[in-house]
Amino acid sequence: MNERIAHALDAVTAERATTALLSVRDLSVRFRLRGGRGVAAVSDASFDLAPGECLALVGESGCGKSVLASALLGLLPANAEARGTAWLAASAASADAADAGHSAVLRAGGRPGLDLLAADERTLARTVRGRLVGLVPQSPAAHLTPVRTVRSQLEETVRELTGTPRRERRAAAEAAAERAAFPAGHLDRYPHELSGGLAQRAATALALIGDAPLLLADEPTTGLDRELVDRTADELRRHTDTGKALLLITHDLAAARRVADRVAVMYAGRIVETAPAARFFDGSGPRHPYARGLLDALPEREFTPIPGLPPELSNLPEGCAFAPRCPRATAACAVRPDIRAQVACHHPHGEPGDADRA
Ligand SMILES: Nc1ncnc2c1ncn2[C@@H]1O[C@H](COP(=O)(O)OP(=O)(O)OP(=O)(O)O)[C@@H](O)[C@H]1O
Repeated sequence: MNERIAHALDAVTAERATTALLSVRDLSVRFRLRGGRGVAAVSDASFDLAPGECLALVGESGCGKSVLASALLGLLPANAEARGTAWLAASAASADAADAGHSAVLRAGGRPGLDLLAADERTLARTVRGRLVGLVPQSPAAHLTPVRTVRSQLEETVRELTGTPRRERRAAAEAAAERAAFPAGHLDRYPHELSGGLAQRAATALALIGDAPLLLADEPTTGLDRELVDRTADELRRHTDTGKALLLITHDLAAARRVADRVAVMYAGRIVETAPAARFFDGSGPRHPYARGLLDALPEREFTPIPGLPPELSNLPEGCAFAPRCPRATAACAVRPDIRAQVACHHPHGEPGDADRA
């Protein structure tokens, strides 16, 4: 890629940051383990998310996707340390939060909002979770209250987040269930009476109630058959079409293709490429060799798995973490590549003269 194109892409990134609802910069999460060891679950992740936009965060199991989402909601366990900033813009940060004078509500260069990583627990619990940031959790069974029916949990959430009067709550809860394709006939069941797919849909219904400007959906299609995957994906897309932002964390590249405007690919705790979904899935394709490998591994494509395994996050190499599995690796890859023009690779696809350019 020539310098002019690289600069133009960097300018697009800067422009995106000024209009973003969420701007994450250099987010890193380390877990402290016994014996002084550590796990670098997320390293220097940066991305922006605009109102009405869906960013799909994809990557193999264990690469740090859920930890990143937990960091944004202040839900990390006690042995975690998070660094960086995650700025939620004022259009999302409600006037209530600002009026309450919470310590986390700041102004940066005249832009009101709050840094989710610096927010105190009170702000997160009262202002952020459910209201400003909705979460479709990865483990819905653990998220649902075991001793209450789905209906009762939906009605309670409707009351708490929307202030709907008592007589209208039943209808509002049923409408929420319908939006997430949760069957009305199962509303009076307890969580342990639900299949994994139904629990997933109940959790999605709960997450949509607050109509939060930002939704984090962590594997929202796990356990669903293809038809329901498509239905859930379409509901999430409708959510963004009303101006909401969606961070979709998924293994399911078909669901990502259906919903996402942009794709961020994570490998060993780092975002290694961010690309428009149209180019990533249907155009010239990803530029990072790992991202190419993910697509080539799909049964409907080449069905060729990426050889080898990801590195241990407790023992990351100095250089490019993908190099040991990469067909393009050279001696240069002993030095970790910076993100440049939205890809962190010394030998990305699509360079001038690249024989593999699609
Ligand atoms: N409390 C913890 N203590 C130590 N390590 C942890 C802890 N929680 C998560 N990790 C580690 O952080 C890494 C990233 O986990 P994460 O759940 O974010 O992966 P993921 O990409 O979401 O994968 P999956 O889709 O399988 O959940 C993993 O190596 C995991 O073992």
